[in-house]
Amino acid sequence: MSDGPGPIAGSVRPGVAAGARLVVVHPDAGVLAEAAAARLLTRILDVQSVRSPVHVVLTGGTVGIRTLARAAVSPLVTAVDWSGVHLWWGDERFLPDGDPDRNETQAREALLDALVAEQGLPVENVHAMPGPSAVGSPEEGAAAYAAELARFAGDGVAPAVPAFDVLLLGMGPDGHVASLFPGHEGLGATGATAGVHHSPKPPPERVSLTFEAIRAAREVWIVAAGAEKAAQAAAALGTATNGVPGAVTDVPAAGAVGRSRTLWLLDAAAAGR
Ligand SMILES: O=C(O)[C@H](O)[C@@H](O)[C@H](O)[C@H](O)COP(=O)(O)O
Repeated sequence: MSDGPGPIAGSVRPGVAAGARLVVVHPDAGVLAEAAAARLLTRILDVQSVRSPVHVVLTGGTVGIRTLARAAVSPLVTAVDWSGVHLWWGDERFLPDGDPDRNETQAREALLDALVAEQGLPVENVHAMPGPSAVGSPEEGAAAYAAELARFAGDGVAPAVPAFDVLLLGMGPDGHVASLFPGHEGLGATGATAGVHHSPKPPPERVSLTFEAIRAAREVWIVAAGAEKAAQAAAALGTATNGVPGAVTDVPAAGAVGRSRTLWLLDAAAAGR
């Protein structure tokens, strides 16, 4: 009998911080990506019925990109008014423009190029994190992105970021989200963005939103698939952080909570089933 974490029940439980938390478990990674894509498009439609613009933060990683690819082929994609949507990133690998390993490159290929070409997404609404083609260091990239975020922030908001309607995050097997890794100095970064070095997940240099910026989101959605995520998903869901950054040193994903709601979208393997 394994003494590992027990299976995660898909249930609505009180949030550990500001908002409610919901765990939804799907049979496999393919269904998870399909469901996350439909949920994302539907959420954008719902938000557009009450306000504009809509701000969505994208993530890298296999599940994150697969979700975008499924959105690209969904009939719902034509229902969204993309002229009122702004797309951001939670983190970016500090690589030259067009590098196939950039989260931006993969997102453009999966969905964004089609949205610009066919669905009226303005090119200026795609806010990529700068890399070495534009700045000299991850810190410069972080500062430039913080300035871009501030352009869309409400007055007096700290950190100066838009009220993200949906902030998507993948989760690594070590519990990292964005480029915020266990025991890493980026965990305690303040402000909106941080330059990251010595990332345990290659490439070593990155730009990332901070937990302060992540927690400014109305909804945070963590999408994770695979048995290698089960231990950290269970640890994160069992960790009450109440928004205390230090509490997430070992399990960064525990600190990724939204102001209104935190969604954990898992496949059965990541839920320990
Ligand atoms: O730049 C990155 O690599 C991602 O932003 C990273 O945070 C990713 O989302 C997780 O590592 C999960 O990746 P997988 O879904 O591929 O496991």
